[in-house]
Amino acid sequence: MTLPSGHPPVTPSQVGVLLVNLGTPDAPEPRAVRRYLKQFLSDRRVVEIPALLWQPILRGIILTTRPRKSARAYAQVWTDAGSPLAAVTQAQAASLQTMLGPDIRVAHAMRYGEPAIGSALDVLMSAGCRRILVAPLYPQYCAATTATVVDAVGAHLATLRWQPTLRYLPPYHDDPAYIAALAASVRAQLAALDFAPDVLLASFHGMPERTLHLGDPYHCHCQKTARLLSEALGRPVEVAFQSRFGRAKWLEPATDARIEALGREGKSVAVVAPGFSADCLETLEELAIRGREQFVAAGGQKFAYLPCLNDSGDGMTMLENLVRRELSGWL
Ligand SMILES: C=CC1=C(C)c2cc3[nH]c(cc4nc(cc5[nH]c(cc1n2)c(C)c5CCC(=O)O)C(CCC(=O)O)=C4C)c(C)c3C=C
Ligand SMILES: [Fe+2]
Ligand SMILES: [Fe+2]
Repeated sequence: MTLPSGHPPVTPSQVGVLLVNLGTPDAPEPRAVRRYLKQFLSDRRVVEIPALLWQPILRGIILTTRPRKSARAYAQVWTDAGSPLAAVTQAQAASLQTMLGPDIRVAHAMRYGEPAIGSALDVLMSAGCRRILVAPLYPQYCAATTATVVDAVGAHLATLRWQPTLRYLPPYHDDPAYIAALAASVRAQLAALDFAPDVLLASFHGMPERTLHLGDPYHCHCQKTARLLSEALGRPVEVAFQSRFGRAKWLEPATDARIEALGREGKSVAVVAPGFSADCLETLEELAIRGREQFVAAGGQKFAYLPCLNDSGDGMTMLENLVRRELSGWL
């Protein structure tokens, strides 16, 4: 009997891994940024204001002003390989594929923009993957990041007759492999500086404070990562939250306010961003460029931004360990 056209291959069954990050515009231009922001900021998990109220604000104000400003920021960090977040995520997937070998198929996707989660799942299934591990690359769980990946996967699965079997990589904010990779990376980068910073500032992406009171574990996950990193390094690690958006009260202290105060106090500072698995606009422009400018304008002299784990040896070994552990029983 021949299979109907469009039927996925029945053999051989392969295991797939789908790395997912937030997403980024296709170009550092207002039109592309607008398209990206429209999809991102229309997600009800990201902006938890009733759509009837929020959509007019989004379309009438935010999407008419922010894309131009954000495009200028993107242009400052854009690379020959595209947006840093896209380039790094792609490099992580390629490197993980090499580490895991041909029996496991690795793909990557972006929650907003391209490659979309649905098309990446289709690619894995066409390659024969009936079991797929979805790995949202957010160490700290947050409804606005982790949960929305699961929503998008579920929305795609809802369109399929023959669904794959799924597993999800749990949040890894306190996983010894993650803490060890972070500590090794920070230790090596501090040793390469020409100064010993008075303060090591761990800057996490902010969230509306309300989400903490509603039970989102994100704030606690960030605090625990910083405490474990501090214990591993044997030195204090200060926590701050960056990238405030909108008028609501966000988690505090704010990174920009702390950087400015430390500059005023004449302290030397190294900033690390443990919540980002890849360097992106929020780290390269907001911390490494703007953060340094704010620090110097406040009178500070010695400032360093320490890059994320990205596709470094430390970062990839961690990812391989996390993924292999979740795949046990499937191979
Ligand atoms: C790592 C965790 C992240 C959380 C939590 C998060 C929450 C969150 N973000 C916004 C608004 C924006 N974020 C933007 C960029 C951005 N955010 C994250 C990660 C988290 N966001 C990343 C990795 C990036 C970088 C993307 C890139 O292309 O490099 C932006 C877009 C840029 C800009 O215009 O400033 C917005 C807007 C909200 C509202 C929110 C939680 C409620
Ligand atoms: Fe964000
Ligand atoms: Fe930002």
